[in-house]
Amino acid sequence: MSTAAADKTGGRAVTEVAVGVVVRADGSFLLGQRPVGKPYEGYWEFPGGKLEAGESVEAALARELKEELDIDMRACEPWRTLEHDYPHAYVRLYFCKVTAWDGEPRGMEGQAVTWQTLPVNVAPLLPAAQPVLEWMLDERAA
Ligand SMILES: Nc1nc2c([nH]c(=O)n2[C@@H]2O[C@H](COP(=O)(O)OP(=O)(O)OP(=O)(O)O)[C@@H](O)[C@H]2O)c(=O)[nH]1
Repeated sequence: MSTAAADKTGGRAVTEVAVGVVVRADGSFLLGQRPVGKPYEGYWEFPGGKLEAGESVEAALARELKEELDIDMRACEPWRTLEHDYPHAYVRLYFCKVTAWDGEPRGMEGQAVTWQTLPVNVAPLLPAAQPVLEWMLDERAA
């Protein structure tokens, strides 16, 4: 690891996370509420989770969407990457747009899920989910 990388992460391993921006044809997108017992419980986030050893972003996302929402991902397009320094972890988030899937999303871990449009009417969002809303606004304006 380079010195710069070590400085940025405070010497911690980088936690890699695959995150899905699940978008319907009408532009609405899915948010889920973090279950009790996880860091930032009750905060709203885009569905996803940590990569397992040797797993690709796409495979991790498909697995997480099945586990969390009981949907089968059919189309996924890498979008943006963001790093965030939380007290509990230094995370690198790989955001992907998910535009096709089979099944109707439901909270398989007891979490609430909601289809949203901009501006969202739920709060609070995870700190590193907030920029996604700005990216979507930018795209809409372009
Ligand atoms: N899924 C998701 N995680 C996010 C977002 N933004 C963000 O900072 N994260 C961070 O990414 C990490 C994802 O971890 P997680 O706890 O959801 O993953 P997981 O389901 O694999 O966890 P577990 O198996 O340990 O329970 C957390 O540190 C979380 O705070 C987001 O929009 N969606």
